[in-house]
Amino acid sequence: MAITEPAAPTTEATTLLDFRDVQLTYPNGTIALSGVDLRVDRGEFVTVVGPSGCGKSTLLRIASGLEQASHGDAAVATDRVGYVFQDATLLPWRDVQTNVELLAELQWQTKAERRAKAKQAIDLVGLTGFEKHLPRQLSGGMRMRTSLARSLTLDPELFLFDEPFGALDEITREYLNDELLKLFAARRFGGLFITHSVSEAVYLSTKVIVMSGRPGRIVDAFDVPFPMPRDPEIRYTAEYAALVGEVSHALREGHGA
Ligand SMILES: Nc1ncnc2c1ncn2[C@@H]1O[C@H](COP(=O)(O)OP(=O)(O)OP(=O)(O)O)[C@@H](O)[C@H]1O
Repeated sequence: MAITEPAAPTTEATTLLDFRDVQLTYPNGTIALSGVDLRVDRGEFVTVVGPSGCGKSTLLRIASGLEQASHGDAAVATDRVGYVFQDATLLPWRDVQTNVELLAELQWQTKAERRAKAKQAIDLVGLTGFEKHLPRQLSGGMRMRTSLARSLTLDPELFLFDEPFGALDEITREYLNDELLKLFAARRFGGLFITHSVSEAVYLSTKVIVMSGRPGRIVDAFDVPFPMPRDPEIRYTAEYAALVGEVSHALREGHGA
């Protein structure tokens, strides 16, 4: 008699990433991270801020499997991991449609399957009508949306963002922050986001983590109390400004730690 396992229930509380006492020492002896405890559940959007070189990208590299922790336990409970970098990393000779299909193609998804996924992702990021445009015909914000759409075709449960909007102007960045929050509301992935902007961190996140200078340690964590979906007007409130101030203060304190 065949025994079929019931499908694991997917609840909001599913832990997607669980780092315990993680340390990473690069082969040249640089200790990039030390004693990092970090957890991301489904439906959580966790942002990490910290001084330059404190190991933020290293955290994401471990989460995506590009690096292995030298010490501690770095558990990732899904193989559907999306990764968006600061650079959109599009192939210049491919148009929006075929750039978005690339990851699905590398996963050997059928043509019909990847077409359908790409169409849905392009629609979600608001690029319908631009499918035949080449990267050089797009603005920086549109290139980044193409990159986002490409990761969305993998249906990520855990979405890693390495300063994706750092190179964009303020208005485009704010616009894409709102687009990303819409995606988060639609897909309810677990997000781990790196940024140098404290106000972006507070606006996007359910939790903000502050890291010290190298070797990176977590020195503070702030729950963001503002409800999702987030009202863009929140940016102009005293409560928002106060939390941005608190996080900035912790960042300055941690800098010297
Ligand atoms: N492959 C590597 N070999 C040796 N050292 C490395 C390697 N990659 C990164 N480092 C060092 O590890 C430290 C952490 O790097 P990482 O890129 O994770 O920092 P970061 O916080 O993301 O920096 P930034 O904010 O400037 O992007 C830095 O001092 C960096 O020089």
